[in-house]
Amino acid sequence: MTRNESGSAAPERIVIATRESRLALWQAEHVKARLEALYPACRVELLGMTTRGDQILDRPLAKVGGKGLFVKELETALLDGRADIAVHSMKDVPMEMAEPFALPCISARELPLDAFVSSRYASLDDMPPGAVVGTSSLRRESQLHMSYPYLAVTSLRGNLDTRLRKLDEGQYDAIILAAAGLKRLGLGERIRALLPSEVSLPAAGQGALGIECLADRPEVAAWLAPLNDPDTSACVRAERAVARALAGSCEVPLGAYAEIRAGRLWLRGFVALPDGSRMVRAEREGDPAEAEALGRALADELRAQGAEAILAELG
Ligand SMILES: NCc1[nH]cc(CCC(=O)O)c1CC(=O)O
Repeated sequence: MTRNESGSAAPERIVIATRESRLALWQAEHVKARLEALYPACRVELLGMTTRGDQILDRPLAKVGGKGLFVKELETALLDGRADIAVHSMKDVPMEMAEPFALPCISARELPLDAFVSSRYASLDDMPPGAVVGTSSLRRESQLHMSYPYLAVTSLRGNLDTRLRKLDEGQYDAIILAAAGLKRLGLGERIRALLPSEVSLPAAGQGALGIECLADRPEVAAWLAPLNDPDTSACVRAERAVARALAGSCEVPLGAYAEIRAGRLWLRGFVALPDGSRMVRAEREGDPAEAEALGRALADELRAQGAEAILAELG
């Protein structure tokens, strides 16, 4: 039997549960290719599934149950033993994981910023008053209102291809999407401008892939260990700690974004009302080894500045 670096037996077969959107399939194929390179004798297979989040397309996510909609079916496949791992955009993974599940691996992050996509305008700064920007995220909406109060922000749902089609049909003058998703799908040329983090602070986990397995399968976690990126993992754990401490499971206009600079973790966060009329921001720097404590401390600071009142108003 062959042994990998962590001493556990090399896998013979790994089944990856994945959503069937083009982005999810790209992400699962990406992890498949990396696992095949690590374990040449291993058969890596995809198990494609449709989730509730993919089916409900006519209502804003915040109104239909939030992020959990995208992972539940995949987790059921892990519990049933139909799959060994599930690949997720970390942005779509609920802040609280249920007992039997673990996220042992977060791979190196792509461009984490939001992107401006339009065929009419080169950037948000070029848009005239009343021009229509589509986004389905309360985080993007609140920040757009804050920096560009004269633009009209309207709801936009669907997977990436659907959103781009709605833009191309003329329903919007511009839309905001995660740059990472566009680049993964080979649509990087649709990006007219990147929104700096000062204008649109990314969501917790944006641009990072996470791999989930059952907590009681340490051998699976060991197979995944070489794909884990310690810097990205520290950043995303800090970001998720902010979101967990403030929002729990409800949908709130909240951003949390961390970067490693000169070996230190620099974390920023905000909470706002969707219309941008109120916003509190904070930032903090510390040891990446204390990522989650930093996230909680940042959440406390946001609370001290009035986040509680904003959250209360959101109900
Ligand atoms: N909410 C859906 C979603 N989940 C992950 C990404 C993009 C890729 C990523 O952030 O890893 C997107 C699309 C978007 O927000 O434009």
